[in-house]
Amino acid sequence: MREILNRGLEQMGLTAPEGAVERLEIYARLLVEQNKVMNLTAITEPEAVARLHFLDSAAVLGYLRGAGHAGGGDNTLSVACGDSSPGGGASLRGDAPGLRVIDVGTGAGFPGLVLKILEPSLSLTLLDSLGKRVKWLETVCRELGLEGVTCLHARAEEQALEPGFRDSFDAAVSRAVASLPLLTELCLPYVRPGGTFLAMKSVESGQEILSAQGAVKRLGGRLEEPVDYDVPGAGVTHRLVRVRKISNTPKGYPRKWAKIKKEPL
Ligand SMILES: C[S@@+](CC[C@H](N)C(=O)[O-])C[C@H]1O[C@@H](n2cnc3c(N)ncnc32)[C@H](O)[C@@H]1O
Repeated sequence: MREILNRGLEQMGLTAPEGAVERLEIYARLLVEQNKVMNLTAITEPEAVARLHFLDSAAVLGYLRGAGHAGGGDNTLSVACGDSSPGGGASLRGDAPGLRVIDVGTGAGFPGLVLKILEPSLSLTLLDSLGKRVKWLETVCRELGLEGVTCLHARAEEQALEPGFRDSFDAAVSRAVASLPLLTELCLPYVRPGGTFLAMKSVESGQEILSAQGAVKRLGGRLEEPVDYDVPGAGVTHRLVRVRKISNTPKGYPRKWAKIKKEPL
């Protein structure tokens, strides 16, 4: 696994901080062990975990950069790190206060926990509606000695109504939770104006992206050019849908889950 991760991260232009690859190995062991008693993942073979969970999640890292603090200047990650390409061989920004990121419907911690391991400066919230998964994530964070992670048992559409969560995060990320129109209503309300919502999707998401245009606009966002990326060694290409938050999400959103599902924006 170590070799696959080191080579894969290098191919993606990412540099893992000291101890990160070892932490990912421990995370993989805990995942496979716990999966025997709790449904966490269908992917358990070590090489597949390394590629389809860890490297796939890592692909998001380079695109968090554009989510730097509002106000620009010295605090803006995109300025600090130079170009807007993924990876770039640098950590986000060694000496800056971390970006505040929420992973909505994190499940067993993807992509959020991988991002935190690779970029320890992040201030991360892992949110999921399934309590026992959240409890397990707390154990994993403890075992990995990670600081600055909040594991939150909540429904995304309810938690986003809370002060301190609404229009507050530099970035919201999510993988495999809902179709994009619905997912936009679950995630975009968390993001502050100037921040970004990154949805991990398949390359067959063209129609889904078109269908989400109304939701993006209504909730205060603007679609940016999606990015397709290869997952090293997996023979698959995935897509990162990027939404920039332009203005605060209007009152009344997100709606209740039944309404979101019945009447997508
Ligand atoms: C298929 S899993 C994906 C987990 C992880 N993101 C991944 O890619 O492996 C979907 C997760 O989203 C959570 N979820 C679904 N709807 C949610 C909601 N409204 N609020 C919070 N979590 C939700 C589920 O409990 C589940 O853990």
